[in-house]
Amino acid sequence: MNVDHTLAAADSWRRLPAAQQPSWPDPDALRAVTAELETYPPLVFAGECDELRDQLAAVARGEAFVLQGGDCAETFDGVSADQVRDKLKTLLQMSAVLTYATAVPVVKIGRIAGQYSKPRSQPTETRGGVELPTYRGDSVNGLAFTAEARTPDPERLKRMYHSSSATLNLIRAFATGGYADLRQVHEWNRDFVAGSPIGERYERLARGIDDALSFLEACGADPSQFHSAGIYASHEALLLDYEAALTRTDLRTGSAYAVSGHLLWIGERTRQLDGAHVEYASKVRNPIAVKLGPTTTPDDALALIDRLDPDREPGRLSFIARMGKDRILDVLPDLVEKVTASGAQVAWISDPMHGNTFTAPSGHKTRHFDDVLAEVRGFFDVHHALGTHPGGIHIELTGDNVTECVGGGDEVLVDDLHRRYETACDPRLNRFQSLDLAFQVAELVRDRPLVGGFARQPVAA
Ligand SMILES: O=C[C@H](O)[C@H](O)COP(=O)(O)O
Ligand SMILES: C=C(OP(=O)(O)O)C(=O)O
Repeated sequence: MNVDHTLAAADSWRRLPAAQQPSWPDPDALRAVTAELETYPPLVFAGECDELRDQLAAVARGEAFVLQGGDCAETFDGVSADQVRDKLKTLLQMSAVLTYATAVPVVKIGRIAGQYSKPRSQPTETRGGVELPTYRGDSVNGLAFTAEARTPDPERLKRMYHSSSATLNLIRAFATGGYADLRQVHEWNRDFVAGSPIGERYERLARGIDDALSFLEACGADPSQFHSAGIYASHEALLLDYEAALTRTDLRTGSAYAVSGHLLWIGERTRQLDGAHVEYASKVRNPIAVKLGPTTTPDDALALIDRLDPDREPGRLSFIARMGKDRILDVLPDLVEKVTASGAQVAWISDPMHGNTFTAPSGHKTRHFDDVLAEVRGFFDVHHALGTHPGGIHIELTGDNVTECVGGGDEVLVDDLHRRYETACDPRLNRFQSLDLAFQVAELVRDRPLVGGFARQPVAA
């Protein structure tokens, strides 16, 4: 089927209902901002998006694994070299462990350089009898609970662009400037294993990576091959006025691409088949992901494939399952089975964060590390039972030692939550919990080798 991927066609979403859009108080001000954004240079290039689509095609075929992670909500204040570096460091460390364990390439995708907009359950928030618009991300309004901060301001869309641009600049520099060197990354993991209360458990895996690196060097492998890393940027394509202003024609092909990020995803709250988000995503050539919550039916999934991947092009569409640890075993098997039977080759990714949130007695919104792990385990179990590929994990994380999620090897207790609860929206795994998760996923893979990976001897003692 031929989809019209021209820039003119990419505007068709405007005729449809768009969920979760801010009530901008001044439509003229919004139009002035989007007109200005239309003149800005692209943040990413179409060729890079194609490259990611090819890598995701390998995931869909069972030959690669995705690690997608980053903040729930990036903030403008969080655009600093230290914060971006520490997030990348965490992703790179997790990726080294996962590459070794899965024995397939790990496609590294940040929730980064554009993750500034949040869908919310409620349009307003009430505190002490005062009702104000809910915080919808730094791209829309401020977190402070004042009428001024909470009023949507389209000027923020320009700050979103510039913050994304500065972040991408740092990512490109860190990824290619030696910071991502595999030896270096492995040294950090060694420090983690040595300094972690449960490090012993991972000692054997770390030694295995040491041996593999020494073996490669002894064989004369070119060390420069391991000196840099490809890192892609992704975010939820929520604010369609922003996305539309950053949609451009690729001169090579004449097709429209979102140039705000390499991969865009559609959230659980905006994946309506007759809604504007699916329509917009159907018209751009970027790789697209859709979050699938516990109410998703196989018919929903098949209809999304028809809308977003009518040509059944591996790498074009990824499904990010976020069912919750109690629902994953009930809901996911039927979806995977029917999608597989349809002949579509999507990449399946597990988001074990969004279905496992609860409010602690202190009032903090949190998640338990064990619940996160339980959902990932369920995801692997389902794919193992069906002989399909568990294609990756999607994690809300930060490189800082925050106390937002409870549990983990270096246990964060409910009573610790107040110490460093810094997220602007949902709770993130801290650096330690993120690395712990990567090692635990490595152990899951040991027990359930990937279809396309090499059989490997046990990685944990
Ligand atoms: O990150 C996801 C959503 O934006 C978030 O879970 C919404 O949270 P809320 O239910 O507090 O609005
Ligand atoms: C809002 C998000 O997720 P979901 O759509 O799955 O709720 C998110 O990932 O930020």
